Amino acid sequence: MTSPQAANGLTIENISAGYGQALAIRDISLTVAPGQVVALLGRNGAGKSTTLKAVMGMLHLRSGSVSMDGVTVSNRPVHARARTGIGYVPEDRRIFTGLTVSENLEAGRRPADGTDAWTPKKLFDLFPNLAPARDRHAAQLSGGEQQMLALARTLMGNPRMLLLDEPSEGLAPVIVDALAQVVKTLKQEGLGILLCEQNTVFTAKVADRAAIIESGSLQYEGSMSELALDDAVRKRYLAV
Ligand SMILES: Nc1ncnc2c1ncn2[C@@H]1O[C@H](COP(=O)(O)OP(=O)(O)OP(=O)(O)O)[C@@H](O)[C@H]1O
Repeated sequence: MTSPQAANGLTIENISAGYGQALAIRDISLTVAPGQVVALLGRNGAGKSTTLKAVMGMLHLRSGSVSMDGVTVSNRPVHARARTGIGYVPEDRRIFTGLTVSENLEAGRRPADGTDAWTPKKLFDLFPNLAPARDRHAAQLSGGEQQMLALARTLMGNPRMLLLDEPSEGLAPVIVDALAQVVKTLKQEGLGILLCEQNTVFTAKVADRAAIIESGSLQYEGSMSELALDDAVRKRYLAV
């Protein structure tokens, strides 16, 4: 399955990657435009996290290419991909638990290309729960606050494209709703987002398009409204 080349945003073309000798994803092609949220859906072990790691450069590509705003990044290390505007929030969040909320934000700071850079003040407006916790150690935060902090820290790098790996996992429904509001705000500000998820309620609220991966291969691509109407596809690949 191929997608048209997007001049702006993220273009993933026919990528394959894996662990040891084994391939975990094969021939994946996807595009994410600025201001668009694309949900990458699929069951446990389908290859969602592997796709994000391969895009970010944490796994070597066996074939295919990745480009951001028309610049090929597949031959660049992780930090250089971040410099092209790709931000990654891994499933395990990787916040610095021994640092305070404010220190975590500072650790994520990277200069913006334009003038509209994220600051801790702007982030505390977007994530109101983090403001009163700014001097607390990240280890003392709830799971939901830690997820918000992981996202806020990545935003301090002023990305134009976000890779989010199961951000709603393990969070209470009220926190998932708050997260959906944040994602909608980011989308309105023009960020593109590639969102790996198993939570179809959350993705239905925020995503424009859906791609479904199974056993390492893309099996479906369409708008969220098309997917909502396609009972057969949802039953077959998503068990909902
Ligand atoms: N570090 C690793 N070493 C070897 N195999 C791995 C490793 N990480 C993942 N895999 C395998 O690669 C395949 C894809 O896993 P991946 O984590 O990308 O799936 P996923 O769709 O993100 O699922 P989950 O929701 O469970 O994270 C699975 O078969 C998994 O067992």
